[in-house]
Amino acid sequence: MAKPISIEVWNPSGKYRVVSTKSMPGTRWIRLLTDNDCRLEICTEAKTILSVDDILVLFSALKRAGGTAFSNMAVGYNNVDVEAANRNGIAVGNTPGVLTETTAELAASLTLAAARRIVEADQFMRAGLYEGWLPHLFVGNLLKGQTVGVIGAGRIGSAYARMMIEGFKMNLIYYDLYQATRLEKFVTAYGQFLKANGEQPVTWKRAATMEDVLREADVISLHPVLDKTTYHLINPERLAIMKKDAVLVNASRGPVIDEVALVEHLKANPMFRVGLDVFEDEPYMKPGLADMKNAVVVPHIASASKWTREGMATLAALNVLGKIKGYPVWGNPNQVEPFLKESATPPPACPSIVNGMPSSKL
Ligand SMILES: NC(=O)C1=CN([C@@H]2O[C@H](COP(=O)(O)OP(=O)(O)OC[C@H]3O[C@@H](n4cnc5c(N)ncnc54)[C@H](O)[C@@H]3O)[C@@H](O)[C@H]2O)C=CC1
Ligand SMILES: O=C(O)C(=O)CO
Repeated sequence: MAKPISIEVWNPSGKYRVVSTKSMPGTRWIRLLTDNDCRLEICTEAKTILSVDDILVLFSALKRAGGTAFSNMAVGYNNVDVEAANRNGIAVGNTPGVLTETTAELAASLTLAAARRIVEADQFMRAGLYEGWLPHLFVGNLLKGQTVGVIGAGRIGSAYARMMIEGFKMNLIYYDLYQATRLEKFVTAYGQFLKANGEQPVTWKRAATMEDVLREADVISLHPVLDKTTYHLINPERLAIMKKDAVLVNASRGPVIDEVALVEHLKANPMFRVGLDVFEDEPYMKPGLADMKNAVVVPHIASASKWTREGMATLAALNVLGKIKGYPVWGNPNQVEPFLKESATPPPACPSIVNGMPSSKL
């Protein structure tokens, strides 16, 4: 017999049953549910990461139980079979916007850590190897005036681009299926500001192909969704056209990079550096990656700030609650701030439902 899983129950007599597969940060999300007649069951097992297949099983169980909604505590939902959710009449929620700046900040941190060899230098220092200042010690790359390449200039890609442009006066080249008009306007205006102050203006370019970005950029950060078009977007051929001392950052999804090919490239090109938050076979790294000094690796922490994680929990809970209440879907998933005001009652809407199922169908 399967071992029973441990759960914590809030408001046991609540009319609507909501299950959280993990304990989530903060308490507002719990309050919002229990104040609205929900019985909340939180799975307290230390490790409950659901695979795509687990979520499929969950959908049919949800349907059998008369359930109507599932929400990821994440903006990315490549782990969810949305077609299967549709077949089971289940609304799928996600948590856009609240993590945009936090994720971009981590991508910027990885960029700096890789470009300036922070982790290597830290390890060297702790190992007691420092004997005094030397002209060649941990020489890295200057970002100012270089070109930052962004692949996937959506919410996070654009926020990252702005940080690198405004912070380090980098020029921009980007590739996306859509034009990033607001980002382009920002760079133009910032360039004019710099020029008016007697400084070299920054510039932008929308690349016709991804290869143009890879060839031209000194730093490349990946921010697309993961789907069939972006799987192994960085492959051996594309690595080969990048500058030998480029910095590549990935805080999107691991399979966007062919990680085996990346390890080979890192071995062959010691001046090439990467900053990775995500991995092809999480929680594992491909063989050899952990030994590469020119790789900075962190465990999928890009959205890990207290405010952000609490906000993600709130949005995920409100997606589910909104479906229970029969609320409409919020019109603009890029502007979710009204749901995040700690002291205010959230709007009567589901913050973000990706399969846009009308409440009446559920
Ligand atoms: N590492 C982490 O903890 C986090 C990772 N993410 C990942 O970042 C992704 C992006 O998030 P947002 O910026 O909020 O989404 P978004 O939807 O605003 O941006 C994604 C962009 O990718 C572009 N895109 C799609 N297919 C493309 C292709 N073939 N080539 C180039 N561009 C393409 C889209 O047009 C869009 O502009 C999420 O889907 C998620 O996988 C998001 C948050 C945290
Ligand atoms: O939001 C996402 O997509 C994540 O990966 C976790 O923040």
